[in-house]
Amino acid sequence: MSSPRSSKPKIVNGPGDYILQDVPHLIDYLPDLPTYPNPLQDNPAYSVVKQYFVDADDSVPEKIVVHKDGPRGIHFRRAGPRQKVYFESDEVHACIVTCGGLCPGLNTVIREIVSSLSYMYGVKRILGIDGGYRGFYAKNTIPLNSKVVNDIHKRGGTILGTSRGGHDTTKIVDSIQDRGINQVYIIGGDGTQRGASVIFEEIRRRGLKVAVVGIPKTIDNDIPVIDKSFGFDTAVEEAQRAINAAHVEAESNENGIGFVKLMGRYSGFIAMYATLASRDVDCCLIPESPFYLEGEGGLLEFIERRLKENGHMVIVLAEGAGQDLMSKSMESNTLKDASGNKLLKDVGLWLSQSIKDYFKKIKMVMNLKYIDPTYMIRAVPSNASDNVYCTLLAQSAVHGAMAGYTGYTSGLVNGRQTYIPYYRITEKQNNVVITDRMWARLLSSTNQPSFLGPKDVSEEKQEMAETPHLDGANGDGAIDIPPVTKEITK
Ligand SMILES: Nc1ncnc2c1ncn2[C@@H]1O[C@H](COP(=O)(O)OP(=O)(O)OP(=O)(O)O)[C@@H](O)[C@H]1O
Ligand SMILES: O=P(O)(O)OC[C@H]1O[C@](O)(CO)[C@@H](O)[C@@H]1O
Ligand SMILES: [Mg+2]
Repeated sequence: MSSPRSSKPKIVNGPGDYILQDVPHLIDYLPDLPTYPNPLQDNPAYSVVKQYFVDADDSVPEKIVVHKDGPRGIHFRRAGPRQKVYFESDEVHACIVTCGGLCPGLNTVIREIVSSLSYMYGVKRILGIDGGYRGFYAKNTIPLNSKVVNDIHKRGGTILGTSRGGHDTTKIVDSIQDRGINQVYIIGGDGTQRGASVIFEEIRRRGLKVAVVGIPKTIDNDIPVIDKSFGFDTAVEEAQRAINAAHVEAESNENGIGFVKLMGRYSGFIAMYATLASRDVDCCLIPESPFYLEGEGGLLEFIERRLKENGHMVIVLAEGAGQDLMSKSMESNTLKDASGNKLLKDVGLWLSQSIKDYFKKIKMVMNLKYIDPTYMIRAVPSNASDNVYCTLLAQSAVHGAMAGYTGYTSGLVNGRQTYIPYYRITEKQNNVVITDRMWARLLSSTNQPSFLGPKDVSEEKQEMAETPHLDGANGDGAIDIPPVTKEITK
């Protein structure tokens, strides 16, 4: 039976101001679905594990630091296997799609979804969708099994291919329906998760028994709620190689500047963590922290001072930093990629030139080496810790779909696997909060100026609270659907 309504947030309230931001379930719109015992109960690996099945009332708090008398606050449903499942193994026809930019670990997630479905739940029919969302309707599918995916985690990229743009909801859901697919695993960033949310709504509207599951992927770490995205650690590690090279070059030349540009459109997490990890960086510039070039307290004066003190320096710049400065001196850019994301101009080249011009003007010798490793840090295979992370994410995603949950993103919150409703993932972007402790730690580690006056700080605090930065085709992210609430008394 199809439901005419779009889904509303499912909120459960409990004692002590407990709030569960729950995820949808197939029985919300297909109440008569049969259940089956979880086949894991007969699996020798799991039957010995005490309390292997997750209790239906288990949840994970969003904020781990709480005040003694404060409210219990928002929680998410704990991920993991359930006693009962809503799919028989033979009935499952799953598909996996990867969308957006590359990220280390994509192949590991694909591999582990296939392995979890096959080894834990005995699923035999799994399809890869070729080349992102448009692959649902414009390309042939790729059959997947444990053999096909056996060693793909050792390779960077995605064996399924990826793309931007091409999200046609009707064609995608028609393709899912026509092929008889009933579990859809969608791996991608903020734009992809918005696309997944729309697919879920259309599937629900048509009343289909199809679980739609998102797995968050973003090298920029710009997805909110989750602790961090898979591949992020690998990218930070890979960035060290560029920073090391920049440091060697800088040290070996008279007044050497090693200048590294890293990814990060609106979120400077890679630059921030790569700087904190390296210890060789003198200045880190990110989109969230405004800076200026000329005059007292400006970047150029700081560079001159540091060179006079140390004879060399390393600068790390996130690609989205200083875009406002650059656009003042250049024609403004309105170009967008196929997904509607603004295409940025190369701030690294522009800033390098500005630094060179300044030192020419003050007649001081300086040697600047510009290193742009952008794609190199995301095209590598994931490291050991990301591989473990990808495995847990994939297993959690599969357990949730088998248990009938749908319309959720599988994610790590405070070190625990959870199911997060789409609206929380897509409502805003995760940014470095420059009024937070982590940025202060960075400033004290590099000993760079903040380039901010008290007025900028208070404006920044205000802006962080009010305006999330959003990307993508329909990125308004606002939620105006009133929540469905129910009370629990326990
Ligand atoms: N608001 C939206 N509604 C439906 N589909 C969307 C929306 N935003 C983006 N998409 C689709 O999601 C896919 C990926 O989006 P995008 O290129 O923005 O990458 P992403 O998932 O944000 O990953 P990243 O930015 O980390 O590389 C594209 O196919 C795009 O068409
Ligand atoms: O050139 P592409 O593939 O569009 O990707 C570039 C963008 O992708 C990201 O890595 C996000 O995935 C951004 O940091 C970067 O601007
Ligand atoms: Mg994105």
